[in-house]
Amino acid sequence: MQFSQQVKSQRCDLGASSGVDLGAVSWQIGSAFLAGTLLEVASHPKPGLVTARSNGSHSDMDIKTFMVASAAIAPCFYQCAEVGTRHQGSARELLRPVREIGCRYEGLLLAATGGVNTQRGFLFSAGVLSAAAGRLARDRMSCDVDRLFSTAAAMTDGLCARELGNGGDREAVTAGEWLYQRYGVLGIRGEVEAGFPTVVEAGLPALRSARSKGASLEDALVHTLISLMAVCEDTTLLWRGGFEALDFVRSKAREALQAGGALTPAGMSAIHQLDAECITRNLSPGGSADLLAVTYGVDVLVSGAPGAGTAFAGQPCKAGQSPQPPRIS
Ligand SMILES: CC(C)(COP(=O)(O)OP(=O)(O)OC[C@H]1O[C@@H](n2cnc3c(N)ncnc32)[C@H](O[C@H]2O[C@H](COP(=O)(O)OP(=O)(O)OP(=O)(O)O)[C@@H](O)[C@H]2O)[C@@H]1O)[C@@H](O)C(=O)NCCC(=O)NCCS
Ligand SMILES: Nc1ncnc2[nH]cnc12
Repeated sequence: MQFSQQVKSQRCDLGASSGVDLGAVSWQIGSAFLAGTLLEVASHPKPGLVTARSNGSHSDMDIKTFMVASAAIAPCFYQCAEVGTRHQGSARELLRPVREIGCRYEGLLLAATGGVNTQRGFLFSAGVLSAAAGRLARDRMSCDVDRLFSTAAAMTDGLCARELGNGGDREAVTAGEWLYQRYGVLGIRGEVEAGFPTVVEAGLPALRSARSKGASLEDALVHTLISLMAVCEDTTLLWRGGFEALDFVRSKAREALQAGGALTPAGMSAIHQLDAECITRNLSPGGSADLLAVTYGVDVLVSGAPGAGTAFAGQPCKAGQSPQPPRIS
């Protein structure tokens, strides 16, 4: 079976068993994605990106910026999941209330960071996915990759045409709109509307393969990021350096993977080298970083792996026991 097929076959009964408290499930969903973004930014090395030990190619943000931003947006994922557990309309109709929540928290994110755009793409992706997971729990359906991403795709069906295609004749407001008009790329909207193909085909297989080989969580996350960078059409790279920058980063990421990625000394050396080159060129694959955080959160949800400190609602911890958070070292 193709590895990506194996990925799709894993599932977890978020709310499938009867009598599960959907409020608790919403917290569990939100916690999975919060863990994803916190573990993403903490991991090191990440070419051009902020880590616990480097500001990467950013003069306007560091790990503390991400901490306050994550604290500001954390409730968003719980609220989006909770809306998903209650919403009675179609998946497509679910996007509107989720978008209202997301836009409110985008404002809170920017207020928390003094206007710095740390995680807009992740806020959008994880908000949609949290609502999608909540909807599956409402229907007592087990949460697997296929159902989760197809629900997200159904929620955002037509989004690119509505927000990018028809907007072609008006002045671009955001980076994504400008890049669509300039290069025809769809950015995060295209990734979500297509059902997160980059996460299915690159992110989840890389994370699970690295963990199965005994890599530490941090090395597995770095390895997953490089796997995402090798294929992601990252508009933050396009924004900063056009297709020359995007092609450079993707080819260097592929070279690092051929040397073993974060799982071998040669591969890790190539990753450190790419980090230095991204900083020299002021390049930052923020889109791939977002997808890394999404990959981790989805893995926690569908495989039942304990997220950082979260327990699955369906498996209450015994008194005195606490879930073992994943080793980051
Ligand atoms: C729906 C929106 C989020 C779309 O926003 P926009 O029109 O701007 O579209 P994009 O620019 O295409 O994407 C926005 C961010 O998404 C990330 N991203 C880009 N490409 C991809 C991809 N292929 N896959 C996944 N994610 C992608 C990326 O975000 C990350 O990078 C940012 C940090 O990098 P940096 O270079 O520092 O960015 P800037 O500060 O902007 O540039 P500089 O000035 O520093 O050079 C950071 O955002 C990361 O997250 C793209 O930036 C939006 O329009 C929207 O509607 N938002 C409201 C929220 C919402 O709808 N929520 C609903 C559910 S809650
Ligand atoms: N670690 C990171 N550094 C820079 N931009 C990001 N966007 C999301 N995560 C990021």
